Amino acid sequence: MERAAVIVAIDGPSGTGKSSTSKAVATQLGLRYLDTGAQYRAITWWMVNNGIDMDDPSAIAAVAGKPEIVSGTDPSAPSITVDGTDVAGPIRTQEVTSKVSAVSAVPEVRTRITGLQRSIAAGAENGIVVEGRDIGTTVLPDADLKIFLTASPEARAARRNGELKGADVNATREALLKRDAADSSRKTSPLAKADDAVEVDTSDLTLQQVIECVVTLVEEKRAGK
Ligand SMILES: Nc1ncnc2c1ncn2[C@@H]1O[C@H](COP(=O)(O)OP(=O)(O)OP(=O)(O)O)[C@@H](O)[C@H]1O
Ligand SMILES: Nc1ccn([C@@H]2O[C@H](COP(=O)(O)O)[C@@H](O)[C@H]2O)c(=O)n1
Repeated sequence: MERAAVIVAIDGPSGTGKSSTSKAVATQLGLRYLDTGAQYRAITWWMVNNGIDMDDPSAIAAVAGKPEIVSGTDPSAPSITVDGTDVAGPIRTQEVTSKVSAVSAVPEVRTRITGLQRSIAAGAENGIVVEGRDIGTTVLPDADLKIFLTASPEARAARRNGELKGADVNATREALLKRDAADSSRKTSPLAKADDAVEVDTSDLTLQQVIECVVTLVEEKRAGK
């Protein structure tokens, strides 16, 4: 028997495990996967490359419709291109990370990227796991299941430092908190938990435990529990 498509929204602050969890859950359940942070990073990368003034929201808004951003949704090989260029590596630089909150706060940017996200989700025949900051509240308010991942700043900084060899854990913690504060305080669709989202504190859970928890929640939802 064919299963109905399921839409899963996973939101939360930086370093709570959204990407790792979403990819694994999508792979395990045969769903597509969309990293919406990568899309905001991609448009930021384009703005940096084209010399747009990041302190001028009207300059950002004026060119928000220009770059063509394409996201590949295979959870075992997610991809992202801008005007045909593979930017999976360049969007993870410190420069892009430090500027992405300013770009993603511009309403014209959000309208453009939200439109892309909705059309990708609508085209996912078997369903999709979409992760970001405003998926449950704004992008896909009718998602079948909404999860909001949290973790202490200390746990998140330690995890990120595991990736950034030799980085100072306090500096990493401060940078995470600064980005969360910017993302939570912007006017247009800030980082927020949807009222009907299930909150999962991952501070003391292994990644495997978080994955199992989310897979169980999806299976329960599919079984109509
Ligand atoms: N429960 C966990 N326990 C230990 N490490 C974890 C856990 N969840 C994720 N990690 C690790 O933490 C790091 C950050 O995870 P991930 O990139 O999935 O977070 P994120 O919420 O998507 O972050 P961002 O929003 O900044 O993209 C990765 O190295 C990942 O392997
Ligand atoms: N739904 C989303 C997703 C992301 N953002 C912005 O992008 C930044 C990068 O996200 P990562 O998940 O790759 O760390 C994030 O800090 C937000 O500024 C967003 O606004 N909405």
